[in-house]
Amino acid sequence: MTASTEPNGFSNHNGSTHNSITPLTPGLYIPTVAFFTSEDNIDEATTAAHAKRLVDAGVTGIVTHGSNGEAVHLDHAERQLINRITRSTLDAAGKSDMPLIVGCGSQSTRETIQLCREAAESGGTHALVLPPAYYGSLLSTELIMKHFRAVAEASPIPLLIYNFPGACSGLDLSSDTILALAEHPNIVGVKLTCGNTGKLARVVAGTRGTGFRTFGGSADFAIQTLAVGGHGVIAGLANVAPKACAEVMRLWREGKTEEATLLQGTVARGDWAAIKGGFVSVKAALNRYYSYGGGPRPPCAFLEGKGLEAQMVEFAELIETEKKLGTLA
Ligand SMILES: N[C@@H](CC=O)C(=O)O
Repeated sequence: MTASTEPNGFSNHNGSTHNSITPLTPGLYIPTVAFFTSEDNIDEATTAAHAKRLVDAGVTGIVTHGSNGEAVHLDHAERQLINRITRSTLDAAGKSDMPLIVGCGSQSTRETIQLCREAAESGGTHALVLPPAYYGSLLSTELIMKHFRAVAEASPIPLLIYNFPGACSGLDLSSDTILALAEHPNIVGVKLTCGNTGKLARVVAGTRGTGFRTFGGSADFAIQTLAVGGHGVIAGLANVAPKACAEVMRLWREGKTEEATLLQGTVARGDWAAIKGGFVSVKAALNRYYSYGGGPRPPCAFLEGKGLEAQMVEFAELIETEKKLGTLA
């Protein structure tokens, strides 16, 4: 890798071969859910209050428009509004150096670049980019790499690759592809929601010393991520249990492996509810256990009756644990 290339005038910091105006500190990143009023507009007050609650819980960074954030239900103006509210909430809390990663994946290279530019204009520090998958059967690995590199060249903010086969019709980027893309100085990290910890270990090993960040893409494999040198997790479950998710990593880093493993079990059981029920279940848990959240945008809808009760019971153990934890530094 070379440290000299500087697309769009961005300089490489900290002797790293990767662009990073706002450093991506290792830790817990939370892809926030989106909030709507009863008139189906963005609920600005709750967007701000939720971000503040997560900051107060001690998170490392926030992600807007991830899979939990209903990005595909939002128009461009709504996305920017949420970014602006989140950014100003972080700034008002004295966290102007906190990363704000913005989901920017789209089906065309053109619109993905546009989303990256709008993310930067509205306070985002990094863009999280899913591979385009709608025409996946027509796209070779070569074309997908061309897409990421073109976006990286044009984006004013650095990119993280988002590998989530479940949201991309099974399209699963290999460690070879990710490592090849990681050579671009404006591609600075990856979120691996594929859950493939072998791939995670290969990406960490192949990017060691470059500043590239490899994040586990769900709370249920935080320890596994850290054990192979990964840099933390970007975890939707942390909308409802930020302290427990952060605590697993703290315990592990402090060498309290038995305690960490026990808590990881509780977190993984809670995450199973969130994985099966997706962002809708996370919102339902926010409503049930924190008395805010509102509903998902149609056509998505909460479960009802016994189905909803069973889903909430699956979160209960984790929420009880969360409520016993104090504020984390
Ligand atoms: N389980 C994932 C879903 C999307 O990546 C998460 O926790 O964010």
